[in-house]
Amino acid sequence: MKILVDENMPYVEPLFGDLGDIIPVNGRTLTAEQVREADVLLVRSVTKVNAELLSGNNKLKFVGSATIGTDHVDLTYLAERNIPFSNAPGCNATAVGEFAFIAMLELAQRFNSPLKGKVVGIVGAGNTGTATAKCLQAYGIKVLLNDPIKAAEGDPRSFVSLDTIMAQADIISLHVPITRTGEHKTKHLFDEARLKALKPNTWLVNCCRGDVIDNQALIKVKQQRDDLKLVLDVWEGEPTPLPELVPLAEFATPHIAGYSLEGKARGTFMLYQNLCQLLNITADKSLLDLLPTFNIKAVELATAPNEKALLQLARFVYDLRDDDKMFRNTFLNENGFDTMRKNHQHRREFSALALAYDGQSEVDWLSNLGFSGVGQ
Ligand SMILES: NC(=O)C1=CN([C@@H]2O[C@H](COP(=O)(O)OP(=O)(O)OC[C@H]3O[C@@H](n4cnc5c(N)ncnc54)[C@H](O)[C@@H]3O)[C@@H](O)[C@H]2O)C=CC1
Ligand SMILES: O=C(O)C(=O)[C@H](O)COP(=O)(O)O
Repeated sequence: MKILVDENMPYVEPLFGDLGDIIPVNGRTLTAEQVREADVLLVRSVTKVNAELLSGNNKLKFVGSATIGTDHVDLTYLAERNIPFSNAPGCNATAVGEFAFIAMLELAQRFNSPLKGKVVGIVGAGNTGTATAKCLQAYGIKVLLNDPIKAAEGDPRSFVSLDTIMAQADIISLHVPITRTGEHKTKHLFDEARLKALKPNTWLVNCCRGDVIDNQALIKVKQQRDDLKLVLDVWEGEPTPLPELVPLAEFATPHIAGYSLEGKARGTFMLYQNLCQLLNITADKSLLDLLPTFNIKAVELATAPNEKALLQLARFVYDLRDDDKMFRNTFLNENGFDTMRKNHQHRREFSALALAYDGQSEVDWLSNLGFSGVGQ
């Protein structure tokens, strides 16, 4: 069996090695010719999976995408050809939630304006929005959720309108899929008018898809409004963001909000489980065996951490400043955006770090945030 795999998908060899010949490919430049003889195709978000790519292949048994988003896949075409497909819903939701939370802590430190006491509006209350809310609520932050689709479906949480978020939130974090049609379309949901209407000193975080914000309009508005602070992980026109926009963001990264080792491993593992099910074989590998041990065994806390100390703890697992600096220095290089993504391997989730502390009840919120071993 020929298994064609995006070369940026980790843990493929230990999971799929027994199932066939693994052929790594560049997902961004993958051609129909390369795919012609594949039995299984495993992609990430940079590969457009459509008739143009697949029409020359008549033996494909499975297409998997180790991602949450499916906007790069023509699902209708796959269904018409009866090619089984699965993505990996929720695989990197914790990574995105922690990324957004850490970015907010970093902004708070940089501008000497504590996160504690602020109100955060989450637009899109699915897996990644909920993971972000979970971190914020563990830390005692008031969260407003906007998701008209979930609200209409009867989700029991409280929802507010986007206008309420615009009026009340100090920070807005975006967690919607990109959709281009329909009542709730998200393309340019934040257009020039909405960007201009952001209340003074708003922090805007985008780690869903670049074109949820009109990037040209964002440049225009930001150039006139120094009070707005931006965290941008995703960009219109990836892998070539508008060069004028990058310096306007406080934190800028190349679509790596979901790139914890745990999140990436989960993505590959979910595809492994799905393929095993399809082939009717037992999935006998374990996700835990894939992850390396974390290089810090445990951190002993003398007292419950204040916000500054919490940021220090967060930086042990992920120092966003490093990625921001590297991105600014390299994004204009040839393939700079993709090279940084390809080599990104260092990030862990809060759960990788064990905390030791005597009086457990005072720091329950740290275990709610996701850290391990609190009070042990
Ligand atoms: N930067 C990164 O590395 C990553 C980016 N993503 C992006 O984030 C998106 C969201 O991921 P999940 O939360 O896992 O998806 P999800 O499908 O679990 O949740 C998305 C939510 O957005 C809601 N929604 C749709 N249109 C809306 C609108 N107009 N206003 C408010 N809410 C709306 C939906 O009802 C749904 O509850 C993905 O589709 C993907 O594009 C996901 C993972 C990593
Ligand atoms: O899961 C998604 O959706 C994402 O946006 C991915 O985290 C993006 O990573 P790649 O699939 O492009 O490596």
